[in-house]
Amino acid sequence: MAAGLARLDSVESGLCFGRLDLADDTDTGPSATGGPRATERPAVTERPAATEKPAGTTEHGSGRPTTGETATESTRAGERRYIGRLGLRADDGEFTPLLIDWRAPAARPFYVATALHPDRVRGRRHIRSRGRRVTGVWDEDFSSGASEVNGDAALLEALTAARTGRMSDIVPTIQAEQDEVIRAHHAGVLVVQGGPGTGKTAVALHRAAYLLYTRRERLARSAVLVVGPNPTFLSYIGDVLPSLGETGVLLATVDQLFPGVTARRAESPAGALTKGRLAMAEVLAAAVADRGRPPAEDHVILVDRRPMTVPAALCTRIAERVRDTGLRHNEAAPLFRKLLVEALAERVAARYGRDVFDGEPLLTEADLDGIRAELAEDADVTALADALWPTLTPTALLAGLYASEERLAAAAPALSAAERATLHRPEAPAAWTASDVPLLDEAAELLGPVPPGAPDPAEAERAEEVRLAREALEVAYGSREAQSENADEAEELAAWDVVDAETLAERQAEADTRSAALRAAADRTWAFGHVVVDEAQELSPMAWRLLMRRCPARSMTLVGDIAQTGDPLGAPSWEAVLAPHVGERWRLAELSVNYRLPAEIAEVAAGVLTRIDPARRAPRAVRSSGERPWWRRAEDATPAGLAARGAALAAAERAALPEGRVALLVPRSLLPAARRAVGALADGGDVVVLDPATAKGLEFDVVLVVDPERVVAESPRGLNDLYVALTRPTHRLGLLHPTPPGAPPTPPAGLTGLTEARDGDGG
Ligand SMILES: Nc1ncnc2c1ncn2[C@@H]1O[C@H](COP(=O)(O)OP(=O)(O)OP(=O)(O)O)[C@@H](O)[C@H]1O
Repeated sequence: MAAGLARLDSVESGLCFGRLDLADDTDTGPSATGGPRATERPAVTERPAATEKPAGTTEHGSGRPTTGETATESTRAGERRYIGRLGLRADDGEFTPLLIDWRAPAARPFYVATALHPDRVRGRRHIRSRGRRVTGVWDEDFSSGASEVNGDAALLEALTAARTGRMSDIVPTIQAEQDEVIRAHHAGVLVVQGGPGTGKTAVALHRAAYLLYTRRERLARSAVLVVGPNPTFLSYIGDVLPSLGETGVLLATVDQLFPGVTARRAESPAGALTKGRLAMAEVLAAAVADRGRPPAEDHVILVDRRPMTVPAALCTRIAERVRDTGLRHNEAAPLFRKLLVEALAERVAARYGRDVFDGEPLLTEADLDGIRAELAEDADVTALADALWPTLTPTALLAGLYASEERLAAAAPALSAAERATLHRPEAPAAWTASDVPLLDEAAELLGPVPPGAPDPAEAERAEEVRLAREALEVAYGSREAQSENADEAEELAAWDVVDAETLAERQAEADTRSAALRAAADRTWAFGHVVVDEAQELSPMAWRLLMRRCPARSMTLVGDIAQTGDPLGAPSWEAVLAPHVGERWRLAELSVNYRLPAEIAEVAAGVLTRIDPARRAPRAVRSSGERPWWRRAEDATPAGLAARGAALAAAERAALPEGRVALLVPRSLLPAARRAVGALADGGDVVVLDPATAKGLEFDVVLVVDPERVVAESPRGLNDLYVALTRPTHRLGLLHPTPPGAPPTPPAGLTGLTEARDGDGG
């Protein structure tokens, strides 16, 4: 239903965007055999629709385009194909193709034909439409030379259009190197490395749409997962796949991938650093093993109303036998209970003693069976078995570990005391952080599911969660800053965590009529048919372990840029990230053209890239704006002073650009001041204020970076953060640089290619 609606909606956004004129197979003319000299510029003619005519498209299912042409009509010169967002056939009895889906092999020449390799293409037409009206037409005549870049004018128009804050699809202007990645046959892990603005995100999403088209049946059942770095980014890219008619995709951040848990608590940088390390896998394995190690004390229970001592050594022996089976902790719980019951039954039998004449036990095997059955039902015995080998949920395990210094010391001897301190939370957590989620997932894997018939720890935990949520509310009240940046939020969150668990339980009990993507969202053990990871360079080793579990078939597209890695635990190289999971069985594709930045801004960014890694080559920009990026002095270097100045400049840019988006990117420490300053502007509502790390993956028409030197100084990978900040604008870049009064006009350290703007200048 949703998929059908999305397909119909796509009719309104450029349904038909291209036409191909193909030579006959037998044609041996110049365009079929290799065409003109590659150095010749294309014969691109732009025909903005001064007299707009209805698009050469059709209402869905109504039959023919209004031009009366069909998608593959034969012309005198050869064949003519119309390319669009989806495939349409006429209801003429012969299902004549009207429009060819951009993903079909027959559409491919539209994206890859060049002057050197025109294949059979004689001419290519780019059609722009709004609603059902044609608003622009560009023709490329391959018989007189073709462009290096597909559809120069159409592309340029797309690249220079004002940004809306939502990414749009690029299906009318996909470039050849991008098309190659989108249609790559590789079934395993494909890494797409490329500098900022090379279209990695766009390519990854179009690849997802392509795979859904070519492997529709399998992927409709197993669903596709697209992982992004944060909710802002997910909402930025959220329109792209629906605009391509695809809805069977789950968009999520890593911390949304553990059903029933919502990461709402802020994590300290030190905590994130400890929790993301691979060492945590061992810590958790040790923590699980620790819960299968009975305490060194005897227990006394009542059997037949008589006390019976259960020695610690007996419990330890049973636990060792259970561990030796290699079963996962929860799966082993029934065995522990069975062996305990057997051992206790022998002790009961011993009470009756042996026959004084022949020394044989007084009880028969049948008597013993009866005793075992009774003991298995006995509340004391059950409670003892549960206490010695408790079935555990991942949240219970992690909460128990964090809460106890002794348990942390036992499970994490390799961590330093300071690292263990970042894990320790004396109060049981009522809200989890993003870094906890991969640990919960690891714990779930180690513990295994709770076996049927075992006491449901979730029941007990739910009651416990309610209690903890109440406690957390009280704690939140007492120590507001300790909880999160927003204490009010923390209060609600504790309550919401409880609601989430209940909602999830209800949802799982429902008859399952949901789409695969929705069912996948509620199932930790779901195996996705394909996983796309954007900004993949940022993920910690523990996050990678979670993602790899979601895709046992390792059919993945990972896109990112090592030079933009900002997270201290992020990827130093793709080899380092992938070796533990797929060895050398992955492929690298590189994108080399920068579609976002004008050449003038790209030059400034390239200078920073050289400082990050002299061996890296910046992607080549395809256009120039004729405008130099600028810097301005800020004489008041206090946070409030810088923020106010930045906000005022942003407001001026905003006024000069009624359509389009302006962003103020500030060092993290200046975020509160900058938000206040922009909030105080009369019309500052749509100026976006972000720190560089959160701006990763986004883009704006105008970007103002406040205090670039502080951006660099504030984090271990500060240069990478600055590189990210400088590579967000599509049109203009300005920098605000604290400079004492009277100081010489020196631009921010290490930056070249900037011009100084002074008050009164336009810039
Ligand atoms: N072939 C194309 N046609 C039109 N626009 C394109 C094309 N390729 C990329 N773009 C545009 O260029 C911009 C940058 O693309 P995208 O965000 O995918 O780059 P990226 O490589 O993911 O960048 P970053 O590393 O900064 O996240 C987007 O606005 C995108 O729509």
